[in-house]
Amino acid sequence: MDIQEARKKIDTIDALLAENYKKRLEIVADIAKYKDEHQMPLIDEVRDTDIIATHTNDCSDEKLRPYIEAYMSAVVSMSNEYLREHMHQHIFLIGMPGAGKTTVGKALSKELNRDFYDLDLTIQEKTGKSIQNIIIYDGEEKFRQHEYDAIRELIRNKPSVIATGGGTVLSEKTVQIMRNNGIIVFVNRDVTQILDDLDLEIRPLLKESIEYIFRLYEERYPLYESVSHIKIGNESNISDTVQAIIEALPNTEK
Ligand SMILES: Nc1ncnc2c1ncn2[C@@H]1O[C@H](COP(=O)(O)OP(=O)(O)O)[C@@H](O)[C@H]1O
Ligand SMILES: O=C(O)C1=C[C@@H](OP(=O)(O)O)[C@@H](O)[C@H](O)C1
Ligand SMILES: [Mg+2]
Repeated sequence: MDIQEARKKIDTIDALLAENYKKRLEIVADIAKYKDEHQMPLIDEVRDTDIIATHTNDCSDEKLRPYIEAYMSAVVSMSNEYLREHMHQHIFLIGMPGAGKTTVGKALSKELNRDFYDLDLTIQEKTGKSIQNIIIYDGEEKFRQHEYDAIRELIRNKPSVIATGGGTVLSEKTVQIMRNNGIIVFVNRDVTQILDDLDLEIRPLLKESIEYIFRLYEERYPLYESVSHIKIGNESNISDTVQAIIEALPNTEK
């Protein structure tokens, strides 16, 4: 085999791959616009799975099939990142109880001229029960299901700002639906600052002890970090935090 010849062939193929991928991304940007206009979800998992499976199954060489599958998965996943940057999508705020999700979310929605929804309030209005009572009498699992159901309904609205509850990300399917329909912003605030500002009486999960909130922070921090697209510190005033989020958002009405 002549290595120079082989490399020339590889270069020609790579040029075609790059050229075609560029074309693919240009179409993705058009799709982003269409999906925005028609309020369609950011990611369609069924379609993605189908694209990957079609090309994997088309490969007649069994040994190469896993490589085709991995290659197509990477193409789809990178294209979805590009799609995310081109769409105006829902903004989900996550983070510890008391981190400022509701307060920051309200201010952010005003700044972006969007509707604002607080997940806890939405659930209270829908069920006619307080969050405290749902957790105490129906159990946390039921409450997590309420969170999932409420998000499924809220995402049908035009792109909004949604402040979730501190534990919303504990449910994998809820994380998935948020990631498929928007951008997740982790609002991070120091526990000592949280404790300074919080009325513990109205936060059922925090009432037990101060140590509990520190433990909760340790436990949940890695989860907040791993599921979010953007992490913002809410350490000074609310308007600085709002500006920091707007700066960090891709393709927003900056
Ligand atoms: N940057 C900030 N500066 C001062 N107070 C803040 C700040 N962020 C949040 N707070 C206060 O902390 C408390 C908890 O905020 P909240 O928005 O209800 O948190 P969450 O919705 O994350 O539980 C509120 O009293 C709020 O006014
Ligand atoms: O951390 C949690 O598991 C919870 C946080 C609360 O929301 P905030 O984060 O707005 O306090 C509320 O959803 C419920 O009490 C459960
Ligand atoms: Mg809140």
